[in-house]
Amino acid sequence: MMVQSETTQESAAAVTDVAAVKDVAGAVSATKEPVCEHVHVRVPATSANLGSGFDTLGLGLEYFDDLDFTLTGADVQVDIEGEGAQTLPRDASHLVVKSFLTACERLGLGRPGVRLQCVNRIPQARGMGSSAEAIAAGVSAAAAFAGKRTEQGDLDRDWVFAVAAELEGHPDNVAPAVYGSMTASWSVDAAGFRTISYPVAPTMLACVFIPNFELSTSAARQVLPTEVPFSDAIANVSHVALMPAAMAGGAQANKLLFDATQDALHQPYRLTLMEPSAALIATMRQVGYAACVSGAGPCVLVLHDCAGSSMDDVSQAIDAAAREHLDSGIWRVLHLPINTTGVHVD
Ligand SMILES: Nc1ncnc2c1ncn2[C@@H]1O[C@H](COP(=O)(O)OP(=O)(O)O)[C@@H](O)[C@H]1O
Ligand SMILES: N[C@@H](CCOP(=O)(O)O)C(=O)O
Repeated sequence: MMVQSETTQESAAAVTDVAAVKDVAGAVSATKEPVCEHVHVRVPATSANLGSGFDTLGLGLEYFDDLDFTLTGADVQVDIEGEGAQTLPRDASHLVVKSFLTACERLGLGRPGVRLQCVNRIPQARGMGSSAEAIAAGVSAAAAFAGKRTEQGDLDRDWVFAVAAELEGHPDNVAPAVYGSMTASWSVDAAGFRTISYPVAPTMLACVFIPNFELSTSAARQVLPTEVPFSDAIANVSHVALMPAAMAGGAQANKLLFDATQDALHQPYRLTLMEPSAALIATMRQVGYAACVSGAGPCVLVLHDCAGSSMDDVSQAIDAAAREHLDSGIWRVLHLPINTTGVHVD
């Protein structure tokens, strides 16, 4: 286990740098030349909370958006294929572009013209971390253009995490999008977020059930209470403490996953907004599967350690348990291994 980020000092210093390069008209001038003209970014989908780890735990999934950034010298141009092609804006209000330009300013690259080509696979407003993915993509691309690398020559993930988590506002999806694996994120004070990675058994399977309706994260946060019963807080602390052992695999893994995915802090309030998700979770838990809301919902996540069986056989068994829900036409399901590498830039 390794604490991966306490990068808030640098991010605060970078904000000051941006102020220093603003000219009298308010435009941001470049103080640095990009080190290349084209960057390709691949970012994983993520599932946050994992039941009891509200606003804390996140998991990288082997399911990706691909984005190509080309510096043009002109303004902003956006091409979109796949998810959001009919709905997302094509200008600087596009979340990837907005995050990219903010990060460019902080890195002294000014406000470059860019052509962005997106192949979007991650469903949006469903609880698979699409907004964190979009922000992580923009910030990672800016870091690559600025040559912001570690001493070993890798993408400076700690910087990307600090800026992307600040822009997103909560770190639990951003951390696995940037680092992969299962992450636990927290903030010590108002200065920023930190995160830590836990090992995940290679036999771990994440089944994500995706409904045909959306729920924005902000709408799902509005129904949360401002206070919770002390007993609910204790229940979550004891359940979330099991998660690292559960995700590491072993003879007890599936039993532990079942208890670790039990939540009292957010799901009971949110499930009123997503009745098909509540019904699916109840069905799966009745037969012993570790089912919970993925992120803020409405996707449902089922975690299972497949040690001793094949992932295909377990996937079929999980689909069979959910058959009545799948036959309703509301759901489709992805059977995904865990992503352990996070964002990739080339
Ligand atoms: N790939 C993307 N490109 C641009 N904007 C995106 C992308 N993915 C998500 N967004 C923006 O984020 C919103 C969804 O964010 P949110 O409600 O947090 O859902 P999610 O659970 O998918 O993260 C979308 O409606 C869109 O405005
Ligand atoms: N902790 C957040 C996670 C939101 O994840 P998303 O994938 O739905 O954006 C929350 O539960 O609000």
